[in-house]
Amino acid sequence: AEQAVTAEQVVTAMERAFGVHPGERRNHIKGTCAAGEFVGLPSARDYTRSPLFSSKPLPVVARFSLPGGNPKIPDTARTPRGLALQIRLPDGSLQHMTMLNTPVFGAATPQTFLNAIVAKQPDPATGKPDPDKIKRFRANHPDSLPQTDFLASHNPPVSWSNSSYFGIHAFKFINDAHQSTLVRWRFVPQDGEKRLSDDEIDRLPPDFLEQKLIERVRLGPVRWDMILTIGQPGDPEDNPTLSWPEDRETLKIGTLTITSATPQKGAACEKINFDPLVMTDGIAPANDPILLFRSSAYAISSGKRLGGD
Ligand code: HEM
Repeated sequence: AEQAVTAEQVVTAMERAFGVHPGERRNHIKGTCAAGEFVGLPSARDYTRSPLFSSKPLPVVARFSLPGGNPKIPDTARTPRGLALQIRLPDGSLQHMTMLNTPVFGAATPQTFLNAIVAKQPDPATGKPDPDKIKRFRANHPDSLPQTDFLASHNPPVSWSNSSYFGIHAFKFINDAHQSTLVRWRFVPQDGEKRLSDDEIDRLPPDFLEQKLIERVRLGPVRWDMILTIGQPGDPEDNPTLSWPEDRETLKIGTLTITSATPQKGAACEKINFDPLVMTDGIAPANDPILLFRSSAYAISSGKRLGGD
């Protein structure tokens, strides 16, 4: 029988694939810090008793990021984009939301995630990933295909402010009456969704996202609507590679406002471990092996980098 994959193994595979950059994240190494506030709406209260949804502005530390352990990954890369939020409640408790700009993830199990890192690792002979290895990986891991298909048909965003970000996993919202509802959430940009053209992907410089966000916040606050999707009995809760049917009820339950942005070095987001299992009362993880696995991998990566490794 196959041994269960450990978080240690996955972080080690990332270090082998990308090298070690002391003090830096093993994944999502390239990023930009930002700050602002979150206002949660009482419309969420039918589903959750979380103190997030009080209509009161709550301070947010955010980090926009590109995946992988290469600090020089170009901003045009045909990969997902990340947004991590740390929202602080008046009593000091925290809510994390650590999201991607794809509605689904590329692995239903830690084994697929590990095999993807190994398959996409640059070949020492050519400096590029081996297309045959990637082909074999895809054939052996059909759970990787929904995200691959999404990325093939959706170019990366023109800016951090022109992208949606998805919580991807199913979560449980628990209300005052102790009723539990399966939900998913996403943040939809009030600036509108805008993607790079193929031509822009070919000719833009490797670094433009950070500067563009700094310039955008100088013009005024950047906002996203937090949209909740209500699951129905039978909707998958244990598989972040699967979408739910399009006709599920949705409602707006909050607004994220970003008012400042800075390079990550020395800024507030740099040292945070955006562990996705940090959540307020009234929000709980569903039975998703990827979500549960993430917490231990983030602990290893952040433990190393905060210790100077
Ligand atoms: C098996 C699955 C996954 C593993 C092993 C994994 C691993 C990691 C690791 C090690 C980090 C760096 C942590 C740190 O040093 O602070 C990271 C960062 C990140 N991951 Fe994941 N991840 C997984 C799945 C996901 C999923 C499903 C999402 C989105 C729903 C996601 C979004 C992010 C984002 C946005 C960051 C950057 C956080 C920041 O700005 O600090 N990851 N991941």
